[in-house]
Amino acid sequence: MNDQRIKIFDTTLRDGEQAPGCSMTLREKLRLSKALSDLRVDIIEAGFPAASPGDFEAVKAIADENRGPTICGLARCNPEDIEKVHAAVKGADNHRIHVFVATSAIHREHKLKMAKEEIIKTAVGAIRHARELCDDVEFSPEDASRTELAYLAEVVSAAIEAGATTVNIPDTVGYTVPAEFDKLFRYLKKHVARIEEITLSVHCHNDLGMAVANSLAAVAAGARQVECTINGIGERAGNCSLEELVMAVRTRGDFFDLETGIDTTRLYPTSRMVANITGMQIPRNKAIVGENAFAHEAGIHQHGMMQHASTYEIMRPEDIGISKSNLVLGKHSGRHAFRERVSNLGFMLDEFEMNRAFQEFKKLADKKKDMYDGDIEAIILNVDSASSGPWTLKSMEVQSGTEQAARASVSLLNEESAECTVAATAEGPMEAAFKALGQATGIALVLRKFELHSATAGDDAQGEVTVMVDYNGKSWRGHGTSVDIVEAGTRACLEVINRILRRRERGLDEEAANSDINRASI
Ligand SMILES: CC(=O)SCCNC(=O)CCNC(=O)[C@H](O)C(C)(C)COP(=O)(O)OP(=O)(O)OC[C@H]1O[C@@H](n2cnc3c(N)ncnc32)[C@H](O)[C@@H]1OP(=O)(O)O
Ligand SMILES: CC(C)C(=O)C(=O)O
Repeated sequence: MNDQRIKIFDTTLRDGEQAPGCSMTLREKLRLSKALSDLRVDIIEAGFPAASPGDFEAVKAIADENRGPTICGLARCNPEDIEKVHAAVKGADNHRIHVFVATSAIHREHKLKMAKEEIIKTAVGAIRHARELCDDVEFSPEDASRTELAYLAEVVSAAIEAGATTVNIPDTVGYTVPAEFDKLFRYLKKHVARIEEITLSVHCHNDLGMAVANSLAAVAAGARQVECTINGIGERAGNCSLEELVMAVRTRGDFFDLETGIDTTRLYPTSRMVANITGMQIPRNKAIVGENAFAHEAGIHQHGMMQHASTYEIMRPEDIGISKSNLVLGKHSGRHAFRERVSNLGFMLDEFEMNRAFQEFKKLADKKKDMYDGDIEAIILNVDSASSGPWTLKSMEVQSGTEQAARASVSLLNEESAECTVAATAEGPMEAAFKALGQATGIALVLRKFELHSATAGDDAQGEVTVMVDYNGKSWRGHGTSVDIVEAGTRACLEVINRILRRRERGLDEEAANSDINRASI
């Protein structure tokens, strides 16, 4: 491997899983290990086999099934842990035993109650034992960044002498800062004999929000393996985020002059998979994979983006596996983006109409956090999307209970004020109301998603329902508000039905309206 190549050691399945709430089942770990292979990480730390029979089985299953990256397991410096790792990982074509022991004064005195010499003896014994079982052995002096430098160099020298092939320097509690970590790595490179014969690695935690910055400092100072996790999950504030580290090295190739073997187009799907499996949601503003990472609402930015994406984006979304940038229309948007959206929705407005629509849009955007294409369409059609249209809900009645099918009766008024009442039954009240709407209007929507938010507080809180529905193979989104959630859902569906019928009246194709769900995409 050339000296410009950084190995990516993914520990989502070990350190990531150690985060409270992130435990994964065997099946989930296997699924994720396949995604990590597709991402082309170099090493997968699959778990801590001594932790539980389940973790042993998971590491073993990953090792037995995976034929790509090196599969690694973590062990304390004792024969039982080391032998368990070996038994679990040996089925993989390439496997590694990772042993660790803490070296800082705090850990020596308060946790392990061991003297400096005893720690070195323990580490050397464990590395030798692991080397008898496996050619690829990694050693980590836990809490290295809070360890006395001269002693750390002594430990690392002893580890190399004992046969470690990778020495990893952890900032276990996220305490270091980039300039200090740079010095630490340069010190080790200068004072440890034969250090150039092993792979020098870094493992950072994010307690002060510097895990990626500290890892990059280590890389610039000579580390050639980075330990990281997808979405930065891990103990406490997490680990160095894989996607951030990889994209920093790639985007700032001019500075680092280094490369990884990662297929960056797999970053976004893998990130989504980890969020889905662990339930740890990705913050909207998270670098690289957050919902806002390639979204722009401010008019000046949108105008720049429309001329050339490089004005406000330093990476291409497709390089991360995100289909395209998102120009989100909101109260900060300007005329350029609004005009483009109007035209994408299939409308041709003259200058006067455009100005009027833009003013209406700004007024509505002041009141509404999320502006959907349906809102813009409603402005242009001069329609109050919440209440008017060919059909208006006059009244509705719902009966439901645990022992009987639900029944909904819906009374609608058309534009001539003629009334149409239809009743339907179904398993649940919402479904019954949708059925009745379909029969009354001739538009049978298929419900895909039903989201309920409380719009106000108190006993009489208004429920705001957003529905995602399919009609004729297209997806639509509608909103409705009421103190009664079934009524709010019915209003949300009726809003969509009215929009479909309005478009039909105007001879507009239903294709264009489909962009409704791709909120503000260009
Ligand atoms: C910084 C890191 O991420 S380190 C890795 C953290 N990961 C884990 O802890 C994995 C999950 N852990 C577990 O399931 C359990 O802690 C086990 C199975 C590993 C051990 O469980 P137990 O035997 O019940 O011990 P417990 O966790 O209570 O205490 C840790 C013991 O390991 C010892 N120990 C800690 N680190 C090491 C080490 N690197 N080498 C040898 N012994 C160690 C401690 O001194 C303590 O020993 P003692 O039982 O003789 O007092
Ligand atoms: C075991 C080591 C690598 C670790 O997880 C840490 O120190 O944070």
